[in-house]
Amino acid sequence: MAEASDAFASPLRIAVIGAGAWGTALANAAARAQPDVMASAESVPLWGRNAADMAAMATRRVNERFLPGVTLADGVAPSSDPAVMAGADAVLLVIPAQQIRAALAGLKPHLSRPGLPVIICAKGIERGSGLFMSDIVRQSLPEAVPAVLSGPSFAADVARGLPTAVVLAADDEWLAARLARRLSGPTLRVYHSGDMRGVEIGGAAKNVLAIACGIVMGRGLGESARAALVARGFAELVRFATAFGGETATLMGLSGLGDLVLTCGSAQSRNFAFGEALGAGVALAAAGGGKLTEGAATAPVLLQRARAAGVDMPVASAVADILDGRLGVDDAVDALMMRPLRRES
Ligand SMILES: NC(=O)C1=CN([C@@H]2O[C@H](COP(=O)(O)OP(=O)(O)OC[C@H]3O[C@@H](n4cnc5c(N)ncnc54)[C@H](O)[C@@H]3O)[C@@H](O)[C@H]2O)C=CC1
Ligand SMILES: O=C(CO)COP(=O)(O)O
Repeated sequence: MAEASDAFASPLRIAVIGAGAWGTALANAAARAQPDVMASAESVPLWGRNAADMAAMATRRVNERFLPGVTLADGVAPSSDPAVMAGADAVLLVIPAQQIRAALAGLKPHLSRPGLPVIICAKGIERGSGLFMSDIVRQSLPEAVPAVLSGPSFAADVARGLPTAVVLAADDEWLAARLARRLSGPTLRVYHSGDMRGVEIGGAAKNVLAIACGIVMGRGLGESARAALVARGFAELVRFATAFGGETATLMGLSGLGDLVLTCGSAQSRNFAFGEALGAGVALAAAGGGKLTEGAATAPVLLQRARAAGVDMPVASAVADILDGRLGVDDAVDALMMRPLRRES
């Protein structure tokens, strides 16, 4: 399809659901994206479930709990009243993957509008059901239109206005382009895609592989081992995604390879940091440091879906085994190294 053009530059009112680090960063980005829209007094509602936190955020103009040190952009309107979603033309859904179903059940009365784009920004697969996030949105809000935003993007970077590129996918690529254009700004470049499955799997699976890289680095196994894991991890991510309808080209882009490079290479990633602590011998219960580690929740269900589809995922499998206590780190590494030699694919 044609590239996004000014033909659909009409303002879209965006609301953000979830006032953690990423929701706050994206609210900032949405408020900075279009000075003309913001000048016409359109605010970006940022909804969070904790009334006291949201009131403090509205007064102090900072999210002390999840994104300290970053001032909220003018136009971001923190609130704990879900009624603020009423005027939105599209919503960004930015709560942890395992919480999405429960959250949507509560918010449904405020989101039941035919054709409302619900842009999923969480990265994970639901435990229990094994469903991808777009499937949960389809089940929970049958009238809505799911879309997915993913790619290499630390909340702190985006919130500070450091240059970042992500991708936004929807089944209707014209809609994806329109939403991408609305969210793009001087420091956030949003590409668009019609491959929603590929984009959502890229974000979900890379978190598991980031844990693997963290484990290797925490164990002191070296940069060569990390590079091998990134490359072989990417191979299994592509195998998995294509088995579920994703396109290889998508995974070679921002959501997939791009996000792997970011989160496998930086302790700023909570998943990487969690793995690094595990590799260094910190107990499972303490390794996450109380932070959200989506990959830990996704690993077993990623494996479950891979096995059911006949997809070989040795790296993700090693992570799931370590998290489950079935294998120690050294045994898992030995098992990976002792796999039968074969042609690279
Ligand atoms: N932080 C980052 O750099 C990025 C995060 N993401 C993804 O965004 C999602 C959210 O991550 P963060 O914002 O970083 O997490 P966070 O831990 O900073 O914040 C999570 C937020 O979700 C809220 N929440 C949890 N359960 C809820 C529920 N049932 N109903 C309503 N609100 C609920 C919490 O109160 C909190 O405000 C994750 O899937 C993550 O993988 C994606 C890209 C970048
Ligand atoms: O998804 C992210 C960056 O793209 C954030 O990664 P973590 O959740 O591991 O911090």
